Amino acid sequence: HNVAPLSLLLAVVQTFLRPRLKCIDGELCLITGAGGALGRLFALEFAKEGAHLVLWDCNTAANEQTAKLAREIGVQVHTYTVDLSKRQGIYEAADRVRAEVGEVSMVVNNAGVVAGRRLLECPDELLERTLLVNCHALFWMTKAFLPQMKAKNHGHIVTVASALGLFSTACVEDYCASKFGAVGFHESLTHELLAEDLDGIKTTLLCPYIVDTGMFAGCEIRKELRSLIPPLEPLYTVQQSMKAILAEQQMVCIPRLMYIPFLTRALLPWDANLATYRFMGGDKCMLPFIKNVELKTSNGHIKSS
Ligand SMILES: NC(=O)C1=CN([C@@H]2O[C@H](COP(=O)(O)OP(=O)(O)OC[C@H]3O[C@@H](n4cnc5c(N)ncnc54)[C@H](OP(=O)(O)O)[C@@H]3O)[C@@H](O)[C@H]2O)C=CC1
Ligand SMILES: CC1=C(/C=C/C(C)=C/C=C/C(C)=C/C=O)C(C)(C)CCC1
Repeated sequence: HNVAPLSLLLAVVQTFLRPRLKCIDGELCLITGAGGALGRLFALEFAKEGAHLVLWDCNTAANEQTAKLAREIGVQVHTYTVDLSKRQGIYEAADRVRAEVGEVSMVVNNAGVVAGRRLLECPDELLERTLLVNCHALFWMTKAFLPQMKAKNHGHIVTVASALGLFSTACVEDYCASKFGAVGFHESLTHELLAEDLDGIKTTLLCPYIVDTGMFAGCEIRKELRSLIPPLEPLYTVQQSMKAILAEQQMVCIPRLMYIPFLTRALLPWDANLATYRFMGGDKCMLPFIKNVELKTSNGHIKSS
């Protein structure tokens, strides 16, 4: 206990120093949702760093496209079609990876979904799916891959959560519940590893604001403030995330401005936060997104318009 003030001082000083980035050349890195926008960019950034890849997605064609692009960079890539909402599917795919490829030393839990409907109008299965993919899958992925990491005291588990895992807004109950869950999972796991002195296994939590990938198409804050906090470019988001991962940073908000609503949520009274949300258009930001989803889907079919 007598080293606590020293550790505190060291942690503060380290925050302001340029961090040393680790080398991941030759590591075997598994990325979920690798056919999606951020997943593909993660795959390419990891490939540029020399990591061999195991790519998981439920969308086989998109996943293969990512694999093709990564192979052009010159690394080994293995693809698996996995539905992350199915626990048994995750365990079976993990067994196949171990048998066919080898031991995974980095896992990037990136796949994510959102229902995009008002709670009372949303089919129960769609709400459940958000929790299964964004939150429950973290348990099964960790149970599948952490034992090998523990045996060597070497590995890295990355959780792609969201700013909406740190503070919330209206009309995305499923998503916020799942991402708050992801944040809690990540933190507790991190504490567990450190309590067991497994300091060779790193964890990184990524909390981005809106990223321009289409997942939240239409989501917007008050017009006058949009240039102050614009949606993030996908590539910028992944590059900032890579910096945090390679620096073995415990968590990062992207952009850094997102630390402010995270802190004020805890520090200010509810009414003060509510007034700020309303002033910034944070309270109604999801309505155009939900309208978009409504226009695109009618009884599960894509409307031609
Ligand atoms: N876009 C944003 O504004 C933000 C996104 N994030 C998070 O970043 C991550 C990536 O998002 P983004 O790239 O924008 O989203 P995308 O929809 O582009 O990518 C998600 C990928 O995950 C796949 N996927 C969905 N469900 C499953 C499943 N059950 N099993 C396996 N794969 C599945 C999707 O396949 P398919 O396309 O077939 O559904 C898709 O390829 C998510 O976790 C998201 O929550 C965080 C902050 C902001
Ligand atoms: C609520 C809120 C805001 C808006 C946040 C938004 C719109 C976040 C969207 C995040 C997404 C789409 C994440 C996906 O994972 C502001 C304006 C920052 C001010 C503080 C309160």
